Amino acid sequence: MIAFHQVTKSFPINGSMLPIVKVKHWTVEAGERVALIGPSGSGKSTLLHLASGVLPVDSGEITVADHPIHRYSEGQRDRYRAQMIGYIFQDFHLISSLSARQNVELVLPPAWTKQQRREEVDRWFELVGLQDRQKHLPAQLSRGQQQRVAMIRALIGNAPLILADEPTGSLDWETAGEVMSLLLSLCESEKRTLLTVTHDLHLARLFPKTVHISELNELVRKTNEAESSADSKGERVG
Ligand SMILES: Nc1ncnc2c1ncn2[C@@H]1O[C@H](COP(=O)(O)OP(=O)(O)OP(=O)(O)O)[C@@H](O)[C@H]1O
Repeated sequence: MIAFHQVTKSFPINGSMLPIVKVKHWTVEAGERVALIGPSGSGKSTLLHLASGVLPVDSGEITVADHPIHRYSEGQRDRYRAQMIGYIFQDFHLISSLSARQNVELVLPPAWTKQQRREEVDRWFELVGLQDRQKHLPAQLSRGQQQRVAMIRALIGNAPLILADEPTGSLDWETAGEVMSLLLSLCESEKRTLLTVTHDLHLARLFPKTVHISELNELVRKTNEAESSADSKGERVG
């Protein structure tokens, strides 16, 4: 589903380019549900942005399904994202003046018939247990309920790849567990590939597969090796 090959990405920081991502080879198979864990600032969100085509690579190749997105123009990456990616954010990104149902209706494929739109929206609100909350504004919903609406929005258009960046990061631990379990079971039953960034090791354990970013990103590995060697000498790096 996702294949990274010799991918690098740097950002301009204090006037020079600082390398953030250097991934030799990484694949996620279709239908896998993977938690990506690792320290703050290690490039996890950047990896998601590269996979979603929000950011272009500096060098290397990223192929998602049949899309060689490293070769795509910005416009092609926008179309790829609309067709292939459902994105879930930590802070939901719902429009506050629209009801839960209207927030979902905004993203429905234009080709769907009126009946298909009605039936699919009803089905998804039922799947996440919010059938009686469709007319509520986001502010009238709990944070866990808001994230369920955001999950519908990511999943309803049949995007095969769901990318989630700390999707439970602003929820209390009990709600976080419920929401993450729901996301996992929906992706399994709807046959989507799921890649989730999380800081929370307890939540990562819910996933069939967990990847630490140091297994992927050479730059993180070098930093960790430097830190552990410094630690063994009783020093700290950086
Ligand atoms: N657009 C950008 N311009 C400059 N630097 C950036 C940009 N995006 C990310 N960075 C830097 O790249 C590094 C990795 O950021 P990233 O958000 O990918 O890390 P992360 O592992 O997701 O961190 P966290 O867990 O704290 O969200 C950080 O040092 C960050 O400041």
